[in-house]
Amino acid sequence: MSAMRVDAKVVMLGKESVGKTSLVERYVHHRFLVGPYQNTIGAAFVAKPIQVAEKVITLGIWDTAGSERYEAMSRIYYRGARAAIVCYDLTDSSSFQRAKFWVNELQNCEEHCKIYLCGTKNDLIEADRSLRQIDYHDAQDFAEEIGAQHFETSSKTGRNVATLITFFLLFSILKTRDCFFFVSSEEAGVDLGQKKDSFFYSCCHNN
Ligand SMILES: Nc1nc2c(ncn2[C@@H]2O[C@H](COP(=O)(O)OP(=O)(O)OP(=O)(O)O)[C@@H](O)[C@H]2O)c(=O)[nH]1
Repeated sequence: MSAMRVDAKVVMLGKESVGKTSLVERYVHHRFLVGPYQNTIGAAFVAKPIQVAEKVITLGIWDTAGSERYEAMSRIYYRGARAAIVCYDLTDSSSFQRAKFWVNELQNCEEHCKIYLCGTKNDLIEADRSLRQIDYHDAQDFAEEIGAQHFETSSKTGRNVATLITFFLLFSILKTRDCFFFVSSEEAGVDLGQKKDSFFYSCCHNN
């Protein structure tokens, strides 16, 4: 059996239950699993091939376990990662502290790894604004301080998941405008419409 070629390693990090596995499920399989929460044990791997113009780029995504019990193991998975999606739950302030812990780790141990800060479960905030525990601007300020991109996503509705993760991830990996031509707005759950050019501009100036 031949080994699979992975063009870029991506690692998911964050406190347990912030929604890392759900983000991967939404992004890779376009679904949101309901039912009892099952924590990840160790880590899970999924390969995501993406057609970009003439090329196929394969992202190898490592979904790590958020429980502190697996902290040492998670370090193995971010080694050599091109990008890290550091997640926090918008309704859980302690998860933001944990995200800061992972950012610090990455900055000290994996300085070339591009960091994406992701506030999850945006649908809960949309339904009830009083649930928000991390102010958007505080998270944005932190992201700017560490030179990271920042998103608020919902794996339940799909909001921002495919478009932003794919655009930013691939743009930072490929550094090409080609990545704009493969994500349909339907898949993305959001229509960038007229915003595409300003979005591209912000990509250019943040990578
Ligand atoms: N409403 C809502 N719930 C979500 C969302 N994402 C995840 N959840 C729920 O949050 C719980 C934890 O989600 P997971 O994706 O398993 O979290 P995880 O970060 O992978 O957890 P660990 O494996 O323990 O590290 C599950 O009950 C999910 O259904 C979201 O976008 N919206």
